[in-house]
Amino acid sequence: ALELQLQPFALLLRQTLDQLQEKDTDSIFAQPVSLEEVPDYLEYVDTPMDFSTMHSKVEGHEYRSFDEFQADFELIVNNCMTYNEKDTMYYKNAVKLKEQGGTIIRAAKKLAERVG
Ligand SMILES: CCOC(=O)c1ccc2c(c1)NC(=O)[C@@H](C)N2
Repeated sequence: ALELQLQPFALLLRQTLDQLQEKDTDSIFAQPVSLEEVPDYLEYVDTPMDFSTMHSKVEGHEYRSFDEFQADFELIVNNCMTYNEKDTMYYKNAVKLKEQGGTIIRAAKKLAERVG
């Protein structure tokens, strides 16, 4: 049935998200960037994204495909590399997450193709 079909997909996304978030050792991607702390953030970033928002979207079955899930992960990394200067800890962490996350995403995408 459709709901049984959907559960494995949600489970796969949840597990993938946990693996990605494990790489964010300073937890700088865990929550939305604070617009109080960073008042000009939306002048540079159109679509903020963070891991807590992605968790909500997984639980709300808002990802209709693996590509949509991957697009939000790439938003997290690319927003960070857009807003922060290269010589910041934030930017350096994003470069590392992009590399480590790419490996995780590639493996999960292959699994998703089997479930889907
Ligand atoms: C309490 C102060 O927090 C921040 O200024 C801050 C906290 C977290 C951040 C961030 C800024 N900027 C970013 O681009 C993303 C990656 N994370």
